[in-house]
Amino acid sequence: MSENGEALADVTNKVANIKVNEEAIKRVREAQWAEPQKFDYDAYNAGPRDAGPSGPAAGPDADANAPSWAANAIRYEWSEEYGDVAPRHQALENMLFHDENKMDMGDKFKHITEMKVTFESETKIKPVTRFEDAGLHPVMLENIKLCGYKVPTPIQAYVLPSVFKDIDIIGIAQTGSGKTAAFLIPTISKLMGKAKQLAAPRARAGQPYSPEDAVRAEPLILIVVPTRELATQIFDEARRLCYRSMLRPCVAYGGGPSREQMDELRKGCDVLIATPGRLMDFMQRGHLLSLSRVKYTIIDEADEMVSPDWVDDMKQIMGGDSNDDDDHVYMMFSATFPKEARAVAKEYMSSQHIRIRVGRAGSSHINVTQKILFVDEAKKRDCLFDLLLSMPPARTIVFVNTKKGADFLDDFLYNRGLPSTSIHSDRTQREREDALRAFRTGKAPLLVATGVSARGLDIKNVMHIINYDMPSNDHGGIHEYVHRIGRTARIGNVGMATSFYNDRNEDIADALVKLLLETRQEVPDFLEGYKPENVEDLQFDDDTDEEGEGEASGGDAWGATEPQNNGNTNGEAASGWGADDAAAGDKDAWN
Ligand SMILES: Nc1ncnc2c1ncn2[C@@H]1O[C@H](COP(=O)(O)OP(=O)(O)OP(=O)(O)O)[C@@H](O)[C@H]1O
Repeated sequence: MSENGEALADVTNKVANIKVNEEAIKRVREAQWAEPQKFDYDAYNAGPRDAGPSGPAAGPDADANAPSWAANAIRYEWSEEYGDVAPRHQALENMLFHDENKMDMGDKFKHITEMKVTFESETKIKPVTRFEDAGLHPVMLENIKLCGYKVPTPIQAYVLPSVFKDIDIIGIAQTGSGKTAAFLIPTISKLMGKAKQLAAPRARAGQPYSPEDAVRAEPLILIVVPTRELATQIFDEARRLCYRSMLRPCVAYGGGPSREQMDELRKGCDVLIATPGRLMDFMQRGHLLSLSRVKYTIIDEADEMVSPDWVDDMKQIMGGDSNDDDDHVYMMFSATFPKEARAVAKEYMSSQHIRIRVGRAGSSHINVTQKILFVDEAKKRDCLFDLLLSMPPARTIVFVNTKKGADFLDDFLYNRGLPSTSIHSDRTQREREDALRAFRTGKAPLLVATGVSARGLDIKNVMHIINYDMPSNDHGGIHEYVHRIGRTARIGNVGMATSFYNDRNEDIADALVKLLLETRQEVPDFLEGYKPENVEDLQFDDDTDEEGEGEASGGDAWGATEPQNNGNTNGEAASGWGADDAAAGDKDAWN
């Protein structure tokens, strides 16, 4: 590579036109970063997968075993010949559960379990401290074991029993605290025993599929998320949790070819994970998809989904239904839920809905060490390079605010010999899926990303998040910051977030300083002036349930009832989520 610097520059996306820097490359090799892999966008987009759906992935991480598109990934296919207990499938089990890139619970898991939980409901709910006590289907219990989940996280402890009450739920818990499994485990488990009665008939289930067998997709569970990557990630978790059941998960998202996603739907679909655009498109084709059987509609990243950007889509997806009918349960989840978003969310939920909050809505996790550096705009590039070389190579996401900025920075890092790749919404879906796969497998351990990747992504061993550009208040502000840094330190692991700050970022300074104080992080000198006078009495926009003017004050502004506060205050020993009669000894399981 170093013999021919210009040739190397040719295989990048050519936006930056940055010359290869031999001196920098030498430093990078000395710092033991892996070699970058060539990424020829033109050849890549005409890769072997054009041969058809079964062609292998192209690109730097070409892997003959990878599915051509995430939507085609193999899943358990139930057969009519199976009795009540479907057999295991060892090869599939290895693929689903023994993936070396699957996240493991970290040493600091107990920090997750120590969070204060606020639970508000008219119905009394006893949180579960063990999956075994949650009334789950035996196959689901086995799947949970295969996933390696030993004890429920706080959000799971409350959502599991709540789902069994068939009441709408709003669940708020920090990034990386297991919200996905919190809604998938109980809904799938509940339907496992009833799938035969409830699911749409399927032609010749378990036999090789032929077009004459096509059925209309009539899912029982619908999960709506804002980004394609999140949709495919939740689909992967659904493939694990539906293992050995009749329930067949499918995913529908923009960018990937519709035909292949439609073919999967035609084989039968009981759990559908979708992004709004593709979902609306499929909903309009009545012969392809009907939502008439849906029992659970789940909106993930709900504060984003109820934002004005999605209002029309959401109205159609939620059917304008105020959910008076007991049969259909709505749930919304997020790590952040600003007041305005909660007011909109409430309109979609029944007035009795359950509200579960783990910690403060919109807070970040103390497992992330946050550092803020003052860096002039013009010096950011070099500062980033020095920062990357100042510590051992580690899987890192660098967030920028624009697509052009992402292309530019990716070129810059690549031409300095760093193994980078990038992702943003102007990339083809093929590029997006393969960039993420390259990052996930460690072949390109540096990912430059725009906000499209801020939410939900769950990737093992992401040790460092760098906010090269701070999110401005016009683009999500402090909430986006929280989601971005939440790509590290997930499920009890630790991680680091470094943010470049300068005078252009003053709009976020107030909220940033409060967050740093709340999470016991160092406030740098240049932000001292933003410290509130009374640090003990920090007030956040979204840590109260008061909805403002016109609401009864002093009560529970979400609904009409007194909140049941089952909270464990941060730092106190976990005591079965505050339930008086929690089984003795369970708290050991948390630590
Ligand atoms: N009970 C559990 N024990 C151990 N690991 C778990 C448990 N529940 C979930 N996980 C794992 O924790 C990781 C984070 O979960 P998940 O992606 O659902 O987080 P999240 O709360 O939705 O985060 P975000 O707000 O960023 O979307 C996943 O890898 C998941 O497999």
